[in-house]
Amino acid sequence: MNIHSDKILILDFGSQVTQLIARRVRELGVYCELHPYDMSEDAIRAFGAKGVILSGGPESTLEAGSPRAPEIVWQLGVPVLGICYGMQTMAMQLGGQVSPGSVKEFGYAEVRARGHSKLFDGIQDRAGEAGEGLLDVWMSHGDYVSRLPEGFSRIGSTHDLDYAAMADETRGYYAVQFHPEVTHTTQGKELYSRFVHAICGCGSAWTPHNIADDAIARVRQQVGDKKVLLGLSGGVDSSVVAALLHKAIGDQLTCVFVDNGLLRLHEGDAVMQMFAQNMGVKVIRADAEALFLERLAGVADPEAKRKIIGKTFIDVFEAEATKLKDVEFLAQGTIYPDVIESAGAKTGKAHVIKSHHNVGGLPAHMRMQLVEPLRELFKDEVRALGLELGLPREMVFRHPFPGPGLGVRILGEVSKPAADTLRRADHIFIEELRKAGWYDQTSQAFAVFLPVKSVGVTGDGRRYEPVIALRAVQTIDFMTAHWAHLPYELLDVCSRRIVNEVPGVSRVVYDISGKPPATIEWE
Ligand SMILES: Nc1ncnc2c1ncn2[C@@H]1O[C@H](COP(=O)(O)OP(=O)(O)OP(=O)(O)O)[C@@H](O)[C@H]1O
Ligand SMILES: O=c1[nH]c(=O)c2[nH+]cn([C@@H]3O[C@H](COP(=O)(O)O)[C@@H](O)[C@H]3O)c2[nH]1
Ligand SMILES: NC(=O)CC[C@H](N)C(=O)O
Ligand SMILES: [Mg+2]
Repeated sequence: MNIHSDKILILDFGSQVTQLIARRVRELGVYCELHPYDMSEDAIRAFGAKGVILSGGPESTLEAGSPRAPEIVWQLGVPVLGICYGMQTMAMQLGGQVSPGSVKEFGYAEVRARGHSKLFDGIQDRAGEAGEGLLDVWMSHGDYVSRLPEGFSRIGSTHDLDYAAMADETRGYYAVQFHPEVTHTTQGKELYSRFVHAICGCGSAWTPHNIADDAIARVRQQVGDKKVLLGLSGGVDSSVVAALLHKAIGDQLTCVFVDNGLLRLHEGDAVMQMFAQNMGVKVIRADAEALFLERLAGVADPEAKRKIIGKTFIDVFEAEATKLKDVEFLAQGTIYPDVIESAGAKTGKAHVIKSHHNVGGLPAHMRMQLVEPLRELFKDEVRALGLELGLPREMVFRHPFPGPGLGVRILGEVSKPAADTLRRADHIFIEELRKAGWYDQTSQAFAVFLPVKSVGVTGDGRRYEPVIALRAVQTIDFMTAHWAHLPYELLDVCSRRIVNEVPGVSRVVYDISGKPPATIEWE
């Protein structure tokens, strides 16, 4: 089975929600890739899409020099779906007209299906007076299509908009002014299904089972009988890579787990038990606590700490790699958002808020070839693959844990006593979250060690000791986040347990900052 034979190309005009288009299409069992709208004609031809989707975007087609779909898109002979800006540029390029709206339209709208179209066939939220389909959708636009191109007819309208959707069924061109990729458009997924399955004729081969089979086959082909090294953190991505490679190449895989002294309580033992003992994976535990703490001693600046930790990871990793003979491949847990974001980062002028360390960045001078079996997958697909490969649920659905670990959760200077205190407080917080059923309702939760002392009183004695902050956030993509509205009772239990059970903590506070303006980690 070739899971890549039926695939959709998404050309990105810069909408905030373009990634969601890809997620929806993948959820329907169809492989797709996201590329910038100015992808070269040769690359578009070579891609071999069964259909093309043009995303929304922030610009106006009425501005000189605004983006257009490459002409080749209209010559491929495959269906095309335009979303918002994608609809507007489709109209412009094929001979219709776009006009500036007098008001911008954001949020809910009701679309009335007009005539019959393959796109809306069989989908509606309810029926209108004449039995026509009505759809609840989400809009976000200023411009609108004011004249249809030759060959098109209108297939949907709203109270304010004559052409909320248009189609040229003969050529297989469809377009909607609203955003079917957001969940507020309740029939959005069905609408994408109409496009990718009914109109483009794609099958549904992109499933966790087939993804696993395919990834295993590809790894075997790439690696042959050579040896592979993997940095295993116990986090979701590297754990799924470990399970996959173990299945694909068994003994040819060696993992290096670096205990940098900045891990969660019992993390090292848990990783060894899970992978080395239960699964029979070869794991080397590199005990580097002393080295990390020594290099971090006296350093308080967050960026300086991140750089030291990143560099030390590389040193430890390289030392382990040279001990193993003839390793030719280095495996990494690079996932699809990393690929998309680093492509964006190359062209963008974004500020560096913090240098996200990635042991991933290390191999340039190690002369090893990369094995990146998760490169095409979104996080939810990585998790589904992990379950498919037999990893336990609690491992697959754990909160992410940053490479620098407690190093960026102990504010200022890092020390072993601070790390020990923080580990214990963090453990209590996570344990209580799980007990209360809140772990799965938060995306990331942890404790932070604040090196400010405050006065407390216990058993009639005075305490003058550091503060622990608790942080729990809810987010989809970790780019923005809300603080979690944890129940007071839960916070109360955590606070009391931490002050009572962890020596050296005078009080506990809860972080109620969103991202932005704060970031998720404190450093
Ligand atoms: N303690 C560690 N020992 C060995 N490798 C590590 C360690 N910490 C991080 N790495 C490497 O750095 C990579 C990036 O870390 P990152 O935290 O982004 O991913 P992850 O730990 O696999 O997953 P998650 O995002 O769920 O934490 C990991 O995939 C792993 O290869
Ligand atoms: O592997 C990592 N190496 C890092 O250096 C790093 N810094 C932050 N994070 C994680 O990234 C997400 C967003 O965090 P921030 O809002 O703090 O930037 C959150 O999930 C953070 O835990 C890191 N992960
Ligand atoms: N969301 C969009 O794609 C918006 C398209 C265009 N920028 C407009 O305002 O009409
Ligand atoms: Mg991690």
